[in-house]
Amino acid sequence: MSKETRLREEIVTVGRSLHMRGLSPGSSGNISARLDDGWLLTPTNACLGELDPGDIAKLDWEGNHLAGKPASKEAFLHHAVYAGREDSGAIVHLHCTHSAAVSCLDCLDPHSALPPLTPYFVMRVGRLPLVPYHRPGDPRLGEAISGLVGKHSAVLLANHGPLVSGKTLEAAGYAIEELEETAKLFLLLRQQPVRLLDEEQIEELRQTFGAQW
Ligand SMILES: O=C(CO)COP(=O)(O)O
Ligand SMILES: [Zn+2]
Repeated sequence: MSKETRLREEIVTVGRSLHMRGLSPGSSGNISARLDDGWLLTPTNACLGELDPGDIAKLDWEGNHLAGKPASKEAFLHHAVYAGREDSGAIVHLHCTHSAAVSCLDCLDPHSALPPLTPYFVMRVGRLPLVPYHRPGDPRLGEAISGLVGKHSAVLLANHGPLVSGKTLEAAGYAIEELEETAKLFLLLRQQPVRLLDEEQIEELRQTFGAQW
């Protein structure tokens, strides 16, 4: 099986799994994966739970559409991440409830929207910058994140949702789920005094797991 065929099927499988578990409501969210001769991106206005492998758009690095249905309106956003992170093999963007809720809060640190609550958040997601609000599909969103993606594998789009890259689609999927769970914990704990991981504990995660914090 070719790499492209395998990745088309993997995007369908991951999309269905995310949708079935309530992480991609309606036709929100999009998934992409890097190929040797371009990249794959889910079609615009598609439900991630009902993708067809042959419908997934194939694009080149100049933005030309090579195959499949018309690509997601967030193509430039995914493109900015691939351009800024050579090691990224796949990207997942969702409107998952708790992360989207956090993205609407007025009190966030724009350099670190969620605190270091758990080791897996620090290891899989790392420090999470908040990207100022732009409407979905606004090309300025690509410009807004291009300065961040070199240092961060995940960003939170204000009043919108998270965008996470990984070396593989599996890694990007695990990371965005970890982010969503951390957002849920953050909201659950908002009225409680919280003990965060301290600098020594974070340093141990850097040394042991290469955590980007
Ligand atoms: O999440 C989305 C917009 O931010 C969905 O848009 P698309 O349907 O064009 O992928
Ligand atoms: Zn979106």
